[in-house]
Amino acid sequence: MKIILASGSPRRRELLAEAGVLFEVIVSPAEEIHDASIPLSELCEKNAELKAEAVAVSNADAAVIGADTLVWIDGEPLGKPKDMDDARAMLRKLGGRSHTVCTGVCVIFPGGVVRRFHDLTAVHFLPLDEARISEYFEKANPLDKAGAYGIQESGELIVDRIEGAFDNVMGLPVAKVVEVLKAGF
Ligand SMILES: Cc1cn([C@H]2C[C@H](O)[C@@H](COP(=O)(O)OP(=O)(O)OP(=O)(O)O)O2)c(=O)[nH]c1=O
Repeated sequence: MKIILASGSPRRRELLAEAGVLFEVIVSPAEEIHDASIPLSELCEKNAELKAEAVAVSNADAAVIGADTLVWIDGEPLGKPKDMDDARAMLRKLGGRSHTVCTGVCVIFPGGVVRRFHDLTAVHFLPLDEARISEYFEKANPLDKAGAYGIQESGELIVDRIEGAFDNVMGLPVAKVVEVLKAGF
């Protein structure tokens, strides 16, 4: 079965390739929704489905994978920062506290069967002063990442501990993705 990852995220590509899956990449043109009135897990799964659908429509012979990662704090989703000021504001908000990272995944199989799921990870941040935030931004690029951080890029500067899966924070809960692909439809 042909597999397409409908994502421009280099982290997702890396995680899926490391799991031994052979796939093509087609970046999805879908627009994400960031609506705080929709429950977090529903929102992530819905965005994942929009991304997968936009690619599946012209690739009916493939299993198409879409994913969406959101950082959730104070009852609101944080997507990617608009600019460095926004990135700094996000890390000020996350510092010294805990938040939830949700990655929603949608696989659309040939024939149109849709499988959706999500995984949640609790991330506990260290207290962050302005100097620490600046130090972090020297080591990692926050602009293409939800919540303005990458746990895989010098994460030890900002993260105290996590409860749940590391790869889910990076953008793809790979074990479950592989399980769903193997089950097929
Ligand atoms: C929280 C966190 C997010 N991220 C990344 C994963 C995702 O690439 C990004 C969240 O944005 P997404 O909108 O989920 O994904 P994307 O726009 O990068 O790619 P696409 O929509 O084409 O699939 O943030 C990390 O790399 N590390 C982290 O610790």
